[in-house]
Amino acid sequence: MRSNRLNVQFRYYERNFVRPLQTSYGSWAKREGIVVRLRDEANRFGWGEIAPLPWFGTETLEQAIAFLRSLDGEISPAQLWQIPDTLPCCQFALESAFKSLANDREPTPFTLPPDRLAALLPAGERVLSSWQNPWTAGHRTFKWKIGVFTSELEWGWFAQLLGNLPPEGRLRLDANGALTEAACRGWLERCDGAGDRVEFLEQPLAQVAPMQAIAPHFRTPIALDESVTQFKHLQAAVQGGWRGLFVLKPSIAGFPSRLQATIQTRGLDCVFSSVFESFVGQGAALRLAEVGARPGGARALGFGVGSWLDPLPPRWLAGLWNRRS
Ligand SMILES: O=C(O)CCC(=O)c1ccccc1C(=O)O
Ligand SMILES: [Mg+2]
Repeated sequence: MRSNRLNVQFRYYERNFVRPLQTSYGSWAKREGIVVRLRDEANRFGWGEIAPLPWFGTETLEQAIAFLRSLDGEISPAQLWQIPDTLPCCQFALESAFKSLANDREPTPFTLPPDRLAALLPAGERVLSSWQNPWTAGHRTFKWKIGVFTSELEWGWFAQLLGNLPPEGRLRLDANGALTEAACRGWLERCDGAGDRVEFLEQPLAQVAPMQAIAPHFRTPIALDESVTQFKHLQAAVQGGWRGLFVLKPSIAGFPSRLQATIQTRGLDCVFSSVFESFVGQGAALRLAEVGARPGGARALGFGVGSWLDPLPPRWLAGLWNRRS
């Protein structure tokens, strides 16, 4: 190996959803991703994960694989920092792997205390019978996908849900950009009417400008998600004076160091969130959440998605390396 070069290996994986995730984009049945392993000249290893979300504007799995193949088994640190913004998941995976060389320890599965995690609930009426198990497990923040059925139907279920959920339970509503402006106002009126039970309404509309116009008229904050997935869009929203929340999904947000710098210099009010990555990517995402947490109380983490995917077998990571790919 030439000086300062890192050996790069990668493995494809796939994982089925226990039940497909329904959002306003449609139905999602299988998470596919890639685990990357770097080895430096001191024979230390570092791991990272590429978990693309092309419908959020990231590279596709195929584009990530094409990039990794183009490296031909080696990358230098200088080359790593030159990964283009069109490959945000590759930026995230390779910087995480590079930083984790210092630990030289294979990532292992971990669990977080339920009271720190927002539990993801299914869309539609099923929400009414789906919050009880996570509640019993200790979750107090719940995220419900809306904009999947008509507003009238969803408003009915929302009222029932508020009636059933004990008062300490708080809700996040995620429309994935699917609402009309009228429906967005309708939701915000109902959220405001629910006192402090709705933490925020997430990405109700596709565009930032109308959300920015509507937000000041309501007490319930709006959180941007799709609108700030790409780093340049996050910068644009911050510079445009967005005063609400930011849902950040580190796995698809590019270089973690760059994201961290923006969070800290701008003092952003962030909610860190999953893209159904494995514990490899999740560990790196949570390291960012730790340093990105604002003094005086971080919001619940949007990583309460564990029960949505088939469990990983024991020694899953080692097993990936035992097979050829
Ligand atoms: O943010 C969370 O709490 C759970 C994660 C989540 O909802 C999500 C997961 C994958 C892709 C998109 C989204 C989303 O927030 O829209
Ligand atoms: Mg969202």
